[in-house]
Amino acid sequence: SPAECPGLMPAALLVAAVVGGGLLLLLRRWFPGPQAARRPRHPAGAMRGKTVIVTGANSGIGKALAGELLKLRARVVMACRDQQSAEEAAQEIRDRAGAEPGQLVVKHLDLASLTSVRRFCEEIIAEETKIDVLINNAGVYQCPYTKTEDGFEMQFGVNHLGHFLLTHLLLDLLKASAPSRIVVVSSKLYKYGYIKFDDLNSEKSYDKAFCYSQSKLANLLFTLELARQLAGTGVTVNALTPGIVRTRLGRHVNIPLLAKPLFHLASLVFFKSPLEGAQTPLYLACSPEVEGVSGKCFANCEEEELMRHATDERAAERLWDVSRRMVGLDG
Ligand SMILES: NC(=O)c1ccc[n+]([C@@H]2O[C@H](COP(=O)([O-])OP(=O)(O)OC[C@H]3O[C@@H](n4cnc5c(N)ncnc54)[C@H](O)[C@@H]3O)[C@@H](O)[C@H]2O)c1
Repeated sequence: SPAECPGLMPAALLVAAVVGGGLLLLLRRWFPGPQAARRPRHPAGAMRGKTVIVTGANSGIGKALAGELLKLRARVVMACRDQQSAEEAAQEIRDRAGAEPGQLVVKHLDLASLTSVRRFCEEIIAEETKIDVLINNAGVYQCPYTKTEDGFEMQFGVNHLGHFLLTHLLLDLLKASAPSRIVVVSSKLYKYGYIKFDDLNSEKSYDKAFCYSQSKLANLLFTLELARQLAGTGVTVNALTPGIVRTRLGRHVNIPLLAKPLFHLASLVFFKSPLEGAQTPLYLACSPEVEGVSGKCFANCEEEELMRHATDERAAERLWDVSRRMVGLDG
């Protein structure tokens, strides 16, 4: 009994965890599920001579993406809020990918501050001669109610408005660098959102899940309207939904302590790895298959059909006008 042999319980738990983990990993091999995503090969050096900006590149999908772009020999600008974590991530990526000096640079960008977005863009315009690809990847998910420096609800402010201003301010350089691409990381959770035009900052009521969905729908409507405005400029813009990816994005979600190990194990089997999650944005950034394609959404490196409310041109235009006013582009 456990009383007679106190080491028995922990040992039994350890054995159960190892056996359980092994079984789950085997399951993943037999039923690859979301990991079976299409993963096109990109020729070595495919991005040589190209400059790519990735927001939120210090963790998760963005970090994996920066690593892949570096391996393809792109010059990568990691646009990150947390300078120290970004420097550490950059070192790790350089060590793995074997970067040449200056091939990977870290720049401070806090999308929750319009001042920071403006400063970042000024630096980029002053220092970079061109931008071949801008990847709007950074995001927050279901955080408690907080506001950005400029008083916007955090998820709408970071996921949509911060990237809205960023893209605007870099647009002239992107146009001058044409053919160039803008890639927008959205989420399938857009399905549960709509644009609450009468309370965009959720001051009347806050539902964190709804606000994430609203912000990811805003990413899609932004892509739609921007593609319309960019027609004929040589700059394309496409969105993507990466699927469920094992990253730190869900850190604000409360999982009961006892369920955590189980959740972690299940995530190893059923979620994509960050590298797998990075395949569609990488495809949109690099592949000749999507040359000239604009205003579309992709999942698993294939075009994805969107629900009607994400292709509503009138809503996209209205959101565009409101966003311009909110970020101070209309004076
Ligand atoms: N992980 C998933 O299952 C999943 C599913 C659908 C969509 N997405 C989207 O993928 C993108 C990347 O997320 P992830 O899963 O890699 O999560 P992550 O938390 O690892 O990465 C998010 C990144 O955004 C950065 N960020 C957050 N707030 C910022 C701010 N104010 N300024 C600058 N950077 C900021 C973080 O520092 C981090 O680097 C997000 O847009 C997310 O909405 C993820």
